[in-house]
Amino acid sequence: MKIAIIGAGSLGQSIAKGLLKNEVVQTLYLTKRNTNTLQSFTNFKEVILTSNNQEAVKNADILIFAVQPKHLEHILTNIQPLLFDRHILISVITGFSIAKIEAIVGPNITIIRAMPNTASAVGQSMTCISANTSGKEKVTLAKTIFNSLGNTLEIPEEQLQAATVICASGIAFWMRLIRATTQGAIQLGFEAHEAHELAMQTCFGAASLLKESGNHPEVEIDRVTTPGGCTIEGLNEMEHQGLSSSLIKGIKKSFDKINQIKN
Ligand SMILES: NC(=O)C1=CN([C@@H]2O[C@H](COP(=O)(O)OP(=O)(O)OC[C@H]3O[C@@H](n4cnc5c(N)ncnc54)[C@H](OP(=O)(O)O)[C@@H]3O)[C@@H](O)[C@H]2O)C=CC1
Ligand SMILES: O=C(O)[C@@H]1CCC=N1
Repeated sequence: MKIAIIGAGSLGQSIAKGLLKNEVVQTLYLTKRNTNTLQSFTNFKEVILTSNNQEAVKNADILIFAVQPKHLEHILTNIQPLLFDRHILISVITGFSIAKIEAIVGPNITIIRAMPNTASAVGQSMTCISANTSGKEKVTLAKTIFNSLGNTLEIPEEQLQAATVICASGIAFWMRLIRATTQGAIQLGFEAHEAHELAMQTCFGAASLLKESGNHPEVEIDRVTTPGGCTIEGLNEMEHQGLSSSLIKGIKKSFDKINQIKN
């Protein structure tokens, strides 16, 4: 596969790391205006760094756009004359609809919107995918790419905003929960590095239990809460303080914000 990541910033670099780790890519163009920040990628023989988006488009078949929304229109207009049937456009950009991309590049180009997260770098992304009419048959290829970076789910485009909150912003939400647990552990007497390890591995264990068993979280909670014990004492206090409620409210706020961005 010849892939170009147009706008190799935070998310673009995470995707690049995952692709390189899995050796799924033959040629990988990484573009940004200042390529100095991409020097760590020069060790990979597959990688070509450039500030020239047109060069990347000419030499790649799969184009992953990972710039900020405000930059996309200009970039698409600039590369539009170089687009052909062989190209597959994948946008990971928030709030830039397939219709808007089609209006710039035309309806005959395959356009896929994907919403991965930064765990792409370690092959653990949850990526939601939607395609335009021309893209329906190529969606399998997009899934193959993103399955190499974690799991995928094809969803209607209308649900992509919600998926962004749960899966992309979700990485930050889970990080904060892990950090709060770490702070609690330090208060209980652990060294910071020990507290971090305890919080992280316990979080990983909880997610792994659900993945492997297919159980509802409450089934696993029932297994831990000894009657009259310390777990239910702590859990009930967390709920009195609004743990579930504050998470749900935060998710809703994030969703309201993303919907203010014009699609
Ligand atoms: N970060 C995340 O976890 C997620 C982000 N997203 C979406 O992905 C997109 C990118 O986000 P993120 O990676 O955080 O943003 P960043 O700002 O980190 O990355 C965007 C990159 O685009 C580059 N860029 C700007 N203009 C051009 C240009 N003309 N040609 C080539 N490259 C250019 C910038 O580098 P330079 O200035 O050197 O050109 C920058 O590094 C956003 O739309 C965001 O909503 C979606 C899901 C998760
Ligand atoms: O915070 C944001 O707006 C972007 C979209 C999801 C992750 N980063």
